[in-house]
Amino acid sequence: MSTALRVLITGAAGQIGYSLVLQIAKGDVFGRDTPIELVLFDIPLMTNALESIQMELIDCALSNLIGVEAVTSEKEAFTNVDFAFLAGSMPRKEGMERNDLLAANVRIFKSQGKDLAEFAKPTTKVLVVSNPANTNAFICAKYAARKIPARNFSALTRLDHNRAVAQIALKAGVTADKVKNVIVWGNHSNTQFPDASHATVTKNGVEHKAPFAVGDSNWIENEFITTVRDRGGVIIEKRKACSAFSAAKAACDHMYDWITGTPLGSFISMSVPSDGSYGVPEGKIEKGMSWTSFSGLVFSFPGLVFSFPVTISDGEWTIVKGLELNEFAKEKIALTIEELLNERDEALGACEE
Ligand SMILES: NC(=O)c1ccc[n+]([C@@H]2O[C@H](COP(=O)([O-])OP(=O)(O)OC[C@H]3O[C@@H](n4cnc5c(N)ncnc54)[C@H](O)[C@@H]3O)[C@@H](O)[C@H]2O)c1
Ligand SMILES: O=C(O)C[C@H](O)C(=O)O
Repeated sequence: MSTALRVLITGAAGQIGYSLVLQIAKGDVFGRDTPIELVLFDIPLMTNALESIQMELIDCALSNLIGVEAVTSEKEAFTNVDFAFLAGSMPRKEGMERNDLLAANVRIFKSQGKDLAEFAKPTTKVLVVSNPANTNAFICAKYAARKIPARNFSALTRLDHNRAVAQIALKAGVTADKVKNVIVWGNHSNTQFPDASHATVTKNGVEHKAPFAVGDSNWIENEFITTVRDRGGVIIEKRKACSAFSAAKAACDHMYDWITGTPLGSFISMSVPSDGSYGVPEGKIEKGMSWTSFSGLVFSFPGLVFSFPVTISDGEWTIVKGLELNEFAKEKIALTIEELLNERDEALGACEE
């Protein structure tokens, strides 16, 4: 068997896919010297586009890229996968409501959760990019639970995290690497809570609390939050399409950190199944009736997939516990929990239909 890492990208013929494949192929996630096999998956209608991307990747003449497959069948796509970037989904069409989109997309993730359980390795690490990312990841984890632990599933809020870091850096007049411990709490939607109160900024060699470094606490509680929260919508308005290369770069940052870890004293934002921290509903495993035809007597329900501050070591994330939250933060977190609970219930309903 090949020792190369098998890396799946779904929606590979889409906009994010087009940026993501090159960043991964040239080593931004797994390193320039790590052999990888890329599996590009999309719907049959996109076969020509997939094949053209496969040709371009071959034409990059990358020595670590052992193979590139362009596939449109789930079995070929998910077999023996080590890492999965799930960016395939139905785009919103004219006249579609948010609920229609949620229903269509969570059904894709129900099916892909089952595919992961059937064909992928039990150690697979999964990043869901497609919106509604947190709820898609929840559904995917639920339907893969007979084989893959919920903690191997995550959703992308790293783009929001990177946006928050960049805004603080701009305001404080430093480069982005001088800002750490920003938190994006909750859903990848406009109920998210970008929180700078635990962040620090290093200026002229001295580390300061972010509110002090930017010198404007009103900005931290108002404009900072709305700028980060609304960024995706503003880009859609201007570009008539959603963020693509910044989302692909964030997906690479997310997976890179998951593999290589966070530096001592630093945390990043990652959407992961809740363990009950900060009052976010956790998962359950109970003996009883099964919820799929696969799972025998075990009832397994992941926690809400929620963006938390996490540290990572040896490929395992841990939610940072015990951060102090003021009333303002508690209120914002409660709102995003409520939205995710509603999305979860709608998604479960759509998956049962
Ligand atoms: N989490 C984030 O930070 C973030 C940021 C930007 C975009 N997004 C989301 O990422 C997703 C992809 O965005 P995009 O701009 O690349 O969209 P896109 O429409 O350009 O590409 C989506 C691709 O998915 C494919 N697809 C459709 N159904 C599929 C299925 N069942 N299986 C596999 N592939 C399927 C489509 O054919 C298309 O090629 C969207 O849901 C978007 O909202 C998330
Ligand atoms: O697709 C969207 O709604 C926005 C996108 O998720 C983004 O954050 O750029």
